[in-house]
Amino acid sequence: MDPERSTNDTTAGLLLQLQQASKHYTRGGGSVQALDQFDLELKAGEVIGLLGPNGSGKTTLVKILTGLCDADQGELRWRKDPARAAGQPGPHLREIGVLLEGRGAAYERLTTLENARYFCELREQRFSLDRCRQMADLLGLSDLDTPIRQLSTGNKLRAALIGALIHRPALVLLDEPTLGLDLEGVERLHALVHQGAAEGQTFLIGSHDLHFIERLCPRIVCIHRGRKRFDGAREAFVHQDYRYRLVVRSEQACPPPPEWLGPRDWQAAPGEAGGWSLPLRDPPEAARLMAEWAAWLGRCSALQLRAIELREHYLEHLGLSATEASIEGAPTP
Ligand SMILES: Nc1ncnc2c1ncn2[C@@H]1O[C@H](COP(=O)(O)OP(=O)(O)OP(=O)(O)O)[C@@H](O)[C@H]1O
Repeated sequence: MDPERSTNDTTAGLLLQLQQASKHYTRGGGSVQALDQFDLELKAGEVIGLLGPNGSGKTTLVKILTGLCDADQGELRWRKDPARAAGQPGPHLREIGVLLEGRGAAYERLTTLENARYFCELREQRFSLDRCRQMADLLGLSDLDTPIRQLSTGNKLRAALIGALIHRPALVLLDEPTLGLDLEGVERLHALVHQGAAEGQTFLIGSHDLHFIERLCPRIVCIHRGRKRFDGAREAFVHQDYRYRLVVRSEQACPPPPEWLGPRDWQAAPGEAGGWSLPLRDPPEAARLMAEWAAWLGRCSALQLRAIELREHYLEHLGLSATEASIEGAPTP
């Protein structure tokens, strides 16, 4: 047996390693710590969900992994070797596909096909029309010959996904890939990721859509104020109690929920004039309660209901405060 690949070798299949990466930006005369001693290891074929509130550092992390910005300190390794040589990003960039902030790098005047061919050849890979058509079929994009600028928002995203994946990258970084996608598009994106992972591609997917990430990603990384706060199996993440909060908002005092909804931990909703909130474990339970409760509240004639919402609540269960979650607009002098 190859001693390099013994069962104790935790680096087997290791694609990328980021060690102790920190990044700050200068803004308004102050400094914003966007990433703080961040470690990350990605292996071939993994599908990882990257969760975190606005301004937590997700895009900065993706930019560092793609060489679009430099970390102030820390090391990036690609297949165990340093990813930079002589200060320049290395050839590993050809093996990466990226979608940033829900957008690809598509040229608006070119068609989906022309963009795909261009980006494939830019990465020095042979362009395959068959692969391009297969990807378009999988994503539900029927027209490859219309300039990008004439496509709908969802189809622009589909075209961008083709451009990002056409060269069969070993690592695919998708930042907000569901922005502007309809439900069918989201399902098709699932299929695309599943197929890629089955072929050995690694996906790191940053999103605010907790449900999308939970369904798709066996591993979840959570970032908060530039620091890694959770990195583990979806099951460990999902089984944290009460990740959602059902909130009723009304103009005036809302009657307490009726007993027949079951003995539950209802709480007066903080910051609401007459609302109630209930911590919940999973969306189906929330949907059922929401429907029953809404029907009952609808019969309370004097009540002016403003909204019934299902809020994601996972940060609190990682011991983090949602209200302090964003580092946006909070530069430290
Ligand atoms: N070019 C920049 N100059 C100054 N500050 C920046 C710059 N880019 C990002 N930041 C700040 O760094 C922090 C992290 O931003 P980043 O975009 O990485 O977060 P994010 O998790 O991707 O946010 P979102 O979910 O809103 O996209 C934020 O406070 C942001 O304002």
